[in-house]
Amino acid sequence: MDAVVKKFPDISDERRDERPSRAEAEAAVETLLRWVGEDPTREGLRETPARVVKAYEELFGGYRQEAGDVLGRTFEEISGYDDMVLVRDVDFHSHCEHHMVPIIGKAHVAYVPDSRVLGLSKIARLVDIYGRRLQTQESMTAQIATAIAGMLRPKGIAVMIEAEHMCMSMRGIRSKGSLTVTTSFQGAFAEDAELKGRFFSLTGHRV
Ligand SMILES: Nc1nc2c(ncn2[C@@H]2O[C@H](COP(=O)(O)OP(=O)(O)OP(=O)(O)O)[C@@H](O)[C@H]2O)c(=O)[nH]1
Ligand SMILES: [Zn+2]
Repeated sequence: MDAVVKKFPDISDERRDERPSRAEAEAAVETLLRWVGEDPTREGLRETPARVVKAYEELFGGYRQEAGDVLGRTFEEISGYDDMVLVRDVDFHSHCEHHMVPIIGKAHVAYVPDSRVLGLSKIARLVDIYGRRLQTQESMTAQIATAIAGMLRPKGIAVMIEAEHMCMSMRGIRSKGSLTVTTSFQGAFAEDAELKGRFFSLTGHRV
């Protein structure tokens, strides 16, 4: 597998060949500026297409990373610890795939180790990778759970995302402040109601 293929794991070969140039991306931003009624030649906007493309590189940088890039190392020395490991309140920003408008929220990620654990920061890195792609909240929740399952084979995984979708607050229904909650429970968390209940209470929710 060559380096380019690895950097864009979710894009088919055909689509990757069609990836537009930076100049084409900047021209597309200029078109949008004209479409909203702006004059892209005025001083304040002259550099905007280049800035937007640069910002998109950062905001959508998750397409150039894979879960394996960050979850690579696991640790086995846990002195027999066998309860849940929970990293909660991981702030993230993403963009909805329907409107390309921000999703802002928190992820709570827990697992019960079998023999190995992850470095704690790697969970936040995983949330960041999937956040920096176009998403639905459901897909992002499932992708985090699947990546941890594949890397760690733990006894159980719980992922909860609570997020505000700006496409619901800034436009459309304009329902400001509503939170969408999605969950994925696997293994011990799906089978053991007491464990699931502790996940809810540790993340500040009533069962
Ligand atoms: N299930 C799901 N829906 C989402 C997510 N993000 C945005 N949406 C919804 O995607 C839907 C797209 O609906 P459409 O009717 O095709 O688009 P629209 O006319 O812009 O819809 P409105 O937002 O109702 O104005 C909307 O109901 C959004 O609220 C998400 O992460 N998951
Ligand atoms: Zn949307």
